[in-house]
Amino acid sequence: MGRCTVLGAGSWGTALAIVLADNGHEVRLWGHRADQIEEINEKHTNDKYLPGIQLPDAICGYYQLDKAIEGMDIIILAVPTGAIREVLQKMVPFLTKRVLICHVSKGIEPNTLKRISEMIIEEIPEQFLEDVVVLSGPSHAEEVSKRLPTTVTASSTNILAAEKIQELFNNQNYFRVYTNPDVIGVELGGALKNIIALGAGISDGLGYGDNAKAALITRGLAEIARLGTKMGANPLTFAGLTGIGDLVVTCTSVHSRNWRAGNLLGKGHKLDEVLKNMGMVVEGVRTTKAAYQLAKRENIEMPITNAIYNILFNNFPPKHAVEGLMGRNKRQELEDLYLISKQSNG
Ligand SMILES: NC(=O)C1=CN([C@@H]2O[C@H](COP(=O)(O)OP(=O)(O)OC[C@H]3O[C@@H](n4cnc5c(N)ncnc54)[C@H](OP(=O)(O)O)[C@@H]3O)[C@@H](O)[C@H]2O)C=CC1
Ligand SMILES: O=C(CO)COP(=O)(O)O
Repeated sequence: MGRCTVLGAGSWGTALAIVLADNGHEVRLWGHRADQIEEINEKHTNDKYLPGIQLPDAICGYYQLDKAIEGMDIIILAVPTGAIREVLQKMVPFLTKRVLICHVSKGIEPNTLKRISEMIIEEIPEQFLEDVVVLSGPSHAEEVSKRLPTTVTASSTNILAAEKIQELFNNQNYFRVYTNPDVIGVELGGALKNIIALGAGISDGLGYGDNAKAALITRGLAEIARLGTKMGANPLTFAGLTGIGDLVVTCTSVHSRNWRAGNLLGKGHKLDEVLKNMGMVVEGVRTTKAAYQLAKRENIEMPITNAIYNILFNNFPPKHAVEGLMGRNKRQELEDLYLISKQSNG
């Protein structure tokens, strides 16, 4: 039995705590709002984030961070990307031994352009960090909390650490965990798909059809793989669960907050208003900024990301952005694949 603390009592942290409790582990769930933790401990619900779901009694809610991590071996970091550094910095003074940190968030930090595993390595002193693992894949919290079949991938530069997290979370009834040693590819696939999901939502909001969505998913994957490969990812990772798998689920599911936000933007709502009403994190907005900066730094063409950036931050009407994409210079479809195979062959 593992002893683990989930930091972040939102939709995903709570859904993962359910998996861990179902697997018989000791699970502490930390949240920064006392009223929510009281609800988790007394009613065994988390109604704002997972309405209608009864939590296993074994999940213990904690409001104080020091108590939540005291004596624990594994920490699951499940706060939005924008809160990662703050939570890590708050946690450091309370660490007394080495911990394995598994993060489950999907984003890239604007300006520093760091992936989450890089932020963890920067913030946690070496003597307290056993290893870093990322758990990612096509996995809406709403479905996992109902114990519907789901597959994800655990990735670490240390395969033994990835296997430890695989063992911790794998549940033969509904939660199947693979491993993959390509941390860069797994983290980038999970983060960048949110930009394309915003685009898919915008497309649906504009009243475009399935052809447009298929185009966004396919050409979106091409630009994700182009950037990812340049940054050192294994191109094959983008054909897996954390690439095309997560892209499909996020672009086509009504559960996706990124798709829903995009849908409202496509219908003419303003970004501020959309984010205010969502009540949950829409990671794709910050990640669009980061990816736009990364594409410039790496000198990689990312036309869909550019179009979404212009809609979000330069007030481009969505229809004009689509016209811009359709009117680009004519191309050979498989140019990316040639480039990727050239790069991977050195
Ligand atoms: N939901 C999903 O299906 C999945 C989500 N993810 C990823 O997981 C990460 C978390 O997302 P998710 O749980 O969905 O987000 P939610 O918006 O559902 O919940 C976010 C949680 O983090 C808390 N939080 C925000 N800022 C802080 C802070 N500074 N300190 C402490 N707690 C904070 C929020 O608290 P408060 O209630 O006070 O706002 C809330 O409990 C994201 O990166 C997302 O992409 C990955 C796979 C699936
Ligand atoms: O990452 C997710 C599913 O795999 C959740 O996507 P959203 O953040 O768009 O809801």
